[in-house]
Amino acid sequence: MVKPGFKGRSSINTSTSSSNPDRPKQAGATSLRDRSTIKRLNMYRQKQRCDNRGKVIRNLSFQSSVTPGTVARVEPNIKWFANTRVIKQSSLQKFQEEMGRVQKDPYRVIMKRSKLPMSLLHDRIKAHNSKVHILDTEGYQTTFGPRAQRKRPNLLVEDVKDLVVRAEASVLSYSVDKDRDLVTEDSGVREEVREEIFKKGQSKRIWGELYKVIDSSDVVIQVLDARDPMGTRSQSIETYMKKEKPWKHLIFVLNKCDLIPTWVTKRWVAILSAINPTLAFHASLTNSFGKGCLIQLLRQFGKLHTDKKQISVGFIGYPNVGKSSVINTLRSKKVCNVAPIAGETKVWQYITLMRRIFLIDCPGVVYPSEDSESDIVLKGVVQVEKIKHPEEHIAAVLERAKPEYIQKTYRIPTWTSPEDFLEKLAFRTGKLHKGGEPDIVTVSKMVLNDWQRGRIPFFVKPPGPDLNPEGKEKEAAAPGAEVQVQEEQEEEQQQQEEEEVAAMPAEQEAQERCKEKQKEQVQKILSGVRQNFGKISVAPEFNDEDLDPVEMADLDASDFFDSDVEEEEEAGEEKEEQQEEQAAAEGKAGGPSTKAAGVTKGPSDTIRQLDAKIAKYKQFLDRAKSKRFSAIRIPKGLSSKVLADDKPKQDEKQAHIKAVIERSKKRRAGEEETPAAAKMTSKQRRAAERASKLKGGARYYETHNIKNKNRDKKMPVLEGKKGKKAKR
Ligand SMILES: Nc1nc2c(ncn2[C@@H]2O[C@H](COP(=O)(O)OP(=O)(O)OP(=O)(O)O)[C@@H](O)[C@H]2O)c(=O)[nH]1
Repeated sequence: MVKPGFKGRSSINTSTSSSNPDRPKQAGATSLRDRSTIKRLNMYRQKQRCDNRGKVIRNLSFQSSVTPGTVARVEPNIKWFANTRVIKQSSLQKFQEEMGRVQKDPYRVIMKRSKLPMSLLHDRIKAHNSKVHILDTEGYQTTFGPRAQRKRPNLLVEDVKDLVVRAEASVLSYSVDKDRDLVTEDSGVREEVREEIFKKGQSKRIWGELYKVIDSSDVVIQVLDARDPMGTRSQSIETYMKKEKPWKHLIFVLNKCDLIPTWVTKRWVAILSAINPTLAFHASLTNSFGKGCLIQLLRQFGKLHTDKKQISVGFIGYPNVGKSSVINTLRSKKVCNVAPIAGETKVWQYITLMRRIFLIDCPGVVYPSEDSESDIVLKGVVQVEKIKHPEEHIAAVLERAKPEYIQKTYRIPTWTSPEDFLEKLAFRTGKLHKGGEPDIVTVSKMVLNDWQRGRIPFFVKPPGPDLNPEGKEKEAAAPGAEVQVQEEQEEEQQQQEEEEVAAMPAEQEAQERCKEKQKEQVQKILSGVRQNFGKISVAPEFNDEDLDPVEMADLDASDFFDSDVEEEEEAGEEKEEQQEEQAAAEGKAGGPSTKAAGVTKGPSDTIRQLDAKIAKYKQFLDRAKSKRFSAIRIPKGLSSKVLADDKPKQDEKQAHIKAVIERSKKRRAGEEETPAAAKMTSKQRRAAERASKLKGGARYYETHNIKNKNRDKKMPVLEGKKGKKAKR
């Protein structure tokens, strides 16, 4: 019930505020805000109300009240098609009928055909079985005659006979394994789906990054792992670059050379150089190899591109091969993140090497191959921590690494199976579960980590001189015949090239010539780059068999001592080291000429001995350098040599120190007073000084001010110092 006397709430706001649409109009006021303006202004002014957690507690007016995540539909509106004409079905029909009539009438012509929506007249969908009346529209000559313009289907065969021959040939070459459409009976056994981690480095994103890097680089460096260069090489990318980007230079960098014997490095470099320019490299901030050569090469490539302000050098390759480490080595500081786990580099990264050379780091890419899961793990593509069953890959490790290296690394003399090996290793290292059970998983991870970090000596043997890189044997032929065949082939090739050049139009010919010129320039650059493989400090201790290139008859011992290229950064100290090494080699060989001695005394012996020695000395010196020993303890054998070498230097130093001391004594003696002055008392000396100064005019402060006492005292010292400086 409404109370008597209640008149109800008035809906009219009586306020005179300008935001009140119902305010009373004042006399003479013409341009007052109307209701809609006030509404709009109020809308601008409003603020969203949130609680202290940021949750909206009061929506704004006009704000959607639908909870976030709800799929909302926008109502379709004919206005969306505002710039197109929409006509009704009946109007369309009428248009079609009328236009059809006009078209058929020979006395009438349709104007502005291109502006009319003619498709509206012909869009009737024809039935599939309707006959094609080719001859109704086209003449016989243009349809089937010799001048036929009709497109013919491309048939691979000319007649039925040909078809039969082809069918028989394809039956003979049929392989069940390659038949993807073969329907087989379901035996209930299926291959397990590969875990996601084994697909690392194959994602679309990573491939996108790779193509970005290739596109933005003038020089592409494919970094290979020296332990397995062919396993970490991508021929598909090489062919892509050759076909699609022939103007870009592709170089191989054989990284981690410190993990393999020097002769293996040399052989791989020789093999790969036949395909693309190849450099051996050891990425390290303190003890690198190949840095000078690579920088020199890049500089010269930079000079080739004089038309550009700068060149970009992209580093591509398998994960964990050391792309980022190579960049860090070139920059001599940590500019890229490096980790012993694959996939550390996530996106491409630009680094300035020098004013004109930029480097681009690329994430590791895994190329399509038929590698097994163990292959993938052992190539370092997968992070060991993420492998569910690491023990499954230990058999592959034991298969690949030589037993003696495993024995040496883990101090386990024998084992009967991978499981036995893991158990023994767990007991030896104390990796046990609560009840004393061996912790196989932890031990397996340890072994895999050691493998990935190169702690177990291993390398893929390079093919011998009679094998090509793919491992196929060359056909046996008499050496003379081989040379002849080669000459004939060269002649043929030359002839072919000449013929091709003759057939080419002038513009193309010029392009070809330009290409050839560039090729020659690159060859010239490369011919100037030679590496001194003897300087690689090989870390693992290989056995005699691996250090000895028995089957490598083509290996020339002299190559180990070539030092045509000066490694820029390593110039000073390393030059001396090199001289020492050479001197040692000479001493060993017992002759003045290293090359001659190496060859006469059996190159393999000399190389092996030198390799071992160089590695040992370098390791020792590196360790000393990195630990910053104040005093280096030198082994007995080395001490006499080092001291003997250092003696002249030390003598020189001592002589220099003596000379300095004597000089300073003399100077002091000169500064000392003359014998007459020495006899004077200090008072007399001061008076004499004052008198000498007064000659240049009297200075009040020098004679009267008490402070001058000190000044006078200091003066001779200062003068002495000035005198010293002047003398210098
Ligand atoms: N012994 C040795 N180890 C190297 C060398 N170069 C790189 N490494 C090591 O190899 C591991 C991988 O190096 P990274 O530079 O991160 O390799 P990456 O190719 O950039 O790897 P992603 O980021 O996965 O593409 C690191 O532990 C490096 O210390 C080398 O020349 N010798």
